[in-house]
Amino acid sequence: MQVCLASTSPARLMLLRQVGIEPRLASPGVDEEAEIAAIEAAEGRTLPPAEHVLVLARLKARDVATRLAEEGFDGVVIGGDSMFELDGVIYGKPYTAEKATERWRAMRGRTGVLHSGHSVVRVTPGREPREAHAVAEAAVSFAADVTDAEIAAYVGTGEPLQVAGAFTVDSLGGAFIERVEGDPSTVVGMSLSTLRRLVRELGVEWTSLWNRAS
Ligand SMILES: Nc1nc2c(ncn2[C@@H]2O[C@H](COP(=O)(O)OP(=O)(O)OP(=O)(O)O)[C@@H](O)[C@H]2O)c(=O)[nH]1
Repeated sequence: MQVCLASTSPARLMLLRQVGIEPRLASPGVDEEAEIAAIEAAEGRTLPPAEHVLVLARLKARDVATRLAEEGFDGVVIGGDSMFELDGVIYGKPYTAEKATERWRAMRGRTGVLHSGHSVVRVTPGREPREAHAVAEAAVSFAADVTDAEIAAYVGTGEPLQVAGAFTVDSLGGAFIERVEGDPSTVVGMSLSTLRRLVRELGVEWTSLWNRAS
């Protein structure tokens, strides 16, 4: 069974490769900020983190699934989104050194929540794409009480600028996160066990997705 990862996230690709899946890649054509702003304006409310990541994961998967359906793709499309919540405020990637530094000074020695949304769509030639019941997962991260010098050095690597939460648990940031409660792959970018459940909900055997030589 073919798999398409509707994401530009290197971490999500790494996760699938680790579990035997070499996916086709497609970049979702979704303006995340505009989509969220439109929904929040229409509904007159701020979307809570779980809804925020769900909406975006679904939009990304559906965008790519629609494109692939037109070319006769037969397989599953996986979309994801991750946001970090600290003191009830949700954050995406910092993008700048200043914001990454600010984020670490706020979260060191404290807990935060990494929310990841998951959407899987079954694309079958000649049929309408079928979406599984999209799911958001959360994992609680406990950040070490890192020093200003460690923050400066970590920000200087550029790593925290491009990841939700301004930290990784599977790379340089791993030494600064004391523990995670929940599925660690939820923090990295998507919960693999959740993906398995969604794939099975669509009547597809998870093991039929294995296509990567170990
Ligand atoms: N390697 C790693 N990446 C992380 C971690 N936490 C968050 N991320 C990444 O932070 C990014 C969050 O941004 P998103 O908007 O969800 O995804 P993206 O990278 O923009 O990619 P798209 O799916 O194309 O939108 C994702 O790429 C996550 O994989 C972590 O602990 N480790």
